[in-house]
Amino acid sequence: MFNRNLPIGTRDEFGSVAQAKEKITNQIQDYFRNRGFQKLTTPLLEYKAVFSSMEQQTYQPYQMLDEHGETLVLRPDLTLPVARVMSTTGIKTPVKWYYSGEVFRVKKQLSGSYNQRTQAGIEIIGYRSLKAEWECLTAAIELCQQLAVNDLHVELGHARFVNAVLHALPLNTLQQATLQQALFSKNVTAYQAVIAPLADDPFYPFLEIWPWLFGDFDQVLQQLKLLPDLPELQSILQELSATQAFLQQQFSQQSIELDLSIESPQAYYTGMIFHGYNDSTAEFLFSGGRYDQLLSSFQNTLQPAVGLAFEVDQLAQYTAITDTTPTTLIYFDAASWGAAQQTLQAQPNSSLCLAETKHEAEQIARRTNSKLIDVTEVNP
Ligand SMILES: N[C@@H](Cc1c[nH]c[nH+]1)C(=O)O
Repeated sequence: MFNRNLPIGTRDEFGSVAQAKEKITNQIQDYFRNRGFQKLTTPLLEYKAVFSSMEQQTYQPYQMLDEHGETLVLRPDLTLPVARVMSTTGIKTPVKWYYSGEVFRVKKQLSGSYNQRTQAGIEIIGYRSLKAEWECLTAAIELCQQLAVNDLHVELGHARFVNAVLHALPLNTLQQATLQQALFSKNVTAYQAVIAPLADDPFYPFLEIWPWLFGDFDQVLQQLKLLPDLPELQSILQELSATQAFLQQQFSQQSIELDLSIESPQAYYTGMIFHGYNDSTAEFLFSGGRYDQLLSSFQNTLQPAVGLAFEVDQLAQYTAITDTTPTTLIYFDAASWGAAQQTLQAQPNSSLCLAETKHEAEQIARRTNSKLIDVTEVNP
């Protein structure tokens, strides 16, 4: 029998939700166009190989076969298709793209989140400087302000931090993996069991507090004084501190946090990572980071790149939409078409009633609680 249910994890959108999402997507895209970014559109379907640098532990892509038996996926990410575009076209860098679209991530059942989500984002390709991260963060904060997200927390992190510490410890690969797993899952018992034999290591005072190393930027930075002096760690901390100083100067009211104990949201990040959240949404409002190696996996040249994506579904919760459901219906006939058009322009929340007879129009007006204007009487 014909199945009228929606596939798991999908939904129909109409009314204020659909309007809020349209408004936000337009606002984000207008903002970036005005900042000199260029629009890029990529297809919903891609070859599966495009996404091979994404770890898919928490979700799977929707898959299908094309007519030659090649595996296609509904794109689970919008950054990797941009990398593919850069490698298959001769587009010169630096370049700044903006885009919006749907991404599809099949979540574990009962996770409560949707498998189809709308993102609007940017990719800045060809700039090595921290200024690229700063442009992303400036845009993210300014747009959240415009969208009236007033309790925004911006959290910074670094994709190389965890590995830099793990490699400095006298542990074999398996022990490193166990420690990382315990840290990311905040499994304190397992974590303490792995660090116990390291009590004499110079990293031990730091290891004791590592799982709790997140929160207010300055407080976390203070605790990082426990770290032994390693050039790789120092350069990571310098980047983060310079970014915090920049943000404080530009947005003195903005709360900035630091988290050096979380898993990178995307496996392809190689540098600073950042996201925004607030206390009332379970998911990030935006998320991004630097991914300098990604383009080299598609082509033979290394390209520095930074980007971020806004989660339009999450932001939609903040957007107040004035109801535009028509409250006035305009009844007309062939001779009064012009008058009907004029009334439509002049009356807010109005719509043409396409009923054949006046009687039918009156019935529709009653059913939809609308006022009926009859322009055949104005222009008989
Ligand atoms: N594609 C990333 C966000 C991003 C855009 N550019 C860089 N990162 C995500 O969905 O999490």
